[in-house]
This record gives sequence, C-alpha cells and structure tokens, in this order.
Amino acid sequence: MLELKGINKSFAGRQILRDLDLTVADGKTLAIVGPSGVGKTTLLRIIAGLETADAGTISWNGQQTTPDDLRSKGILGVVFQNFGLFPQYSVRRNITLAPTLAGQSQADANKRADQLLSSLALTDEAEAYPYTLSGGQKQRVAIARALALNPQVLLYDEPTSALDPALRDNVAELVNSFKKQGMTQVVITHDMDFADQVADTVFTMPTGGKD
Ligand SMILES: Nc1ncnc2c1ncn2[C@@H]1O[C@H](COP(=O)(O)OP(=O)(O)OP(=O)(O)O)[C@@H](O)[C@H]1O
Repeated sequence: MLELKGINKSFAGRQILRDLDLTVADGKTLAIVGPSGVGKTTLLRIIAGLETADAGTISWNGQQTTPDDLRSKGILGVVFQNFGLFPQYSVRRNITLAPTLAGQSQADANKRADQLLSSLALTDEAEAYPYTLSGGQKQRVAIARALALNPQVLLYDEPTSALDPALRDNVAELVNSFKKQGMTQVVITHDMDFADQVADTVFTMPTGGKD
C-alpha cells in the first residue's frame, strides 16, 4: 500500500498542496481528478520524485520511503503525459534502456521488451523510431516502458489528453486489463468519463491549497 501523509508544496510562496493525505490501495485503480491548476501534476511529480515536497511523508507497505527509492527499486513506473520517449532510440531500446541501466543483461531486457510489445500489439514497431508512431502507439510504448521494470504501482499523468477521443477506450481497456493482473494504478486525469471507466476510487483534489 502506498500512503502519502501531510504533503505540502508551494511555488514562489503560493501554496499548491496543503496537508494532503492520500492512500492507494493494492490492486485498485485510483483516479485523481480536479480542475486545471489545482496541483494534480505537481502531486504526480512529487510521487515520482521529480519534485520535492516541502513537508510530508511517503510510505510503502507501512515503511517510510522516498520517491527515489520507489523508482530505483522498480516499485513505481510512470507513464508521462507527453509519453517522454527518447527520440534517438528505437521502440525496443526505449523499453530496454532502464532495465539494462539497472543491471539486466541486454538479452533478458530484449526478451521482456518483446513480450510487452506483443501484449500491447506493437511487435511490428519494435525497430521503429518514436516519430514514426501514431499517438496511440506512442502511448502504448510509454506504458510498455513503464512496465519493463515490473512495477507494483503504475502512475499515469493525463493518459488520454494527447489522444484522439476514440483511443480513450483503448487506454481504459488496458488499464482495466492491468488491474485484472493485480496492478495498483494511479491515474491523473481531468476526464471524468475516463475516470468512471477505470477507477475504483476517485480522489478529487482539494482546491483549498491555493491562497
Ligand atoms: N515549477 C513550477 N514553478 C512555479 N509554479 C509551478 C510549477 N509547477 C507548477 N506550478 C504551478 O502550480 C499550480 C499547479 O500546477 P499543476 O500543473 O500541478 O496543476 P494541474 O492540476 O496538473 O493542472 P492541469 O490539469 O492544467 O495540468 C499551477 O498554478 C502552476 O502554475
């Protein structure tokens, strides 16, 4: 179980998050919703270790931890809003880069990447470069990359915002299929229909943080 307690964050003296508590139950999908500017991405960046909270704690299975630890141990995988793919690398290399940097052999990383590519209907794109892919394909590569380290929690930032509306249902199907496999997922979204399709629990960001 991932737990955040008393998270505070200000930018230039303006408080965005105030004493925010959040619990992500194992095997469930939590949607974090709220209007633009309320601090959803800031919260995700704090969980992912890309931003530092001014105060508050993060625990994993009851033990206090740090976002860096969660990511370096491969507990947490993040799917970024604009996919964050490395343009200079093939799809397969995008997926194997983190595992090989973490010490896996290239052969093992390739094997896992090929399994993921197959399960996400991307086998034919393995050698392609990101710029040649459609939005939906880029999204699935970003998901494959986040899954490559076998995370226990998958975090998505606005997974439908860069997609054609018709592709939203595909992403919802994927999220729901990962749930069936036992994955814990956190989805940041302003798309309430998408939240309804995937979420066990919807957490509405409090707007009280802003001065
Ligand atoms: N690095 C930063 N420096 C200064 N202000 C920032 C920084 N990052 C975010 N903010 C401010 O914090 C507030 C919350 O931003 P955030 O991106 O977290 O909101 P959001 O809820 O994700 O919005 P959206 O749905 O539009 O993406 C905004 O007012 C934003 O301008």
